[in-house]
Amino acid sequence: MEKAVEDQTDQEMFVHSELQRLRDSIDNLDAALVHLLAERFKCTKEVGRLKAEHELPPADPEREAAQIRRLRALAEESKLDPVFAERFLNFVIAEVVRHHELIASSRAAARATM
Ligand SMILES: C=C(O[C@@H]1C=C(C(=O)O)C=C[C@H]1O)C(=O)O
Repeated sequence: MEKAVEDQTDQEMFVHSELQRLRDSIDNLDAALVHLLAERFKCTKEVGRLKAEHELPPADPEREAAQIRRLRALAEESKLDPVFAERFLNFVIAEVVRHHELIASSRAAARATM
């Protein structure tokens, strides 16, 4: 095979195997993220039940602000964009609060029929 063609084939094989190696790690990390999020939602659903039973408000803005400060600092330490970390946490918290509101309204409806 001509040298230039051989070099190009080697380079293509290298790029292909690097891409595969990196994508394998991305797949593992994405799986870990899903598992971590699932565990977090298991905990927050318990918090939602506890709050609903004791008639506490679904959202706790002070706790949210503390979590955001903490996550931003961790992101900076890890060289992750803190704006992205804050947006991500806000997105997750909004879903948690939505769950808490649903739990609270179904508890209130159940109490009303008692
Ligand atoms: C989980 C809670 O409920 C809400 C969700 C939060 C979260 O997902 O981190 C934080 C505060 C609350 O608005 C809590 O009060 O701890």
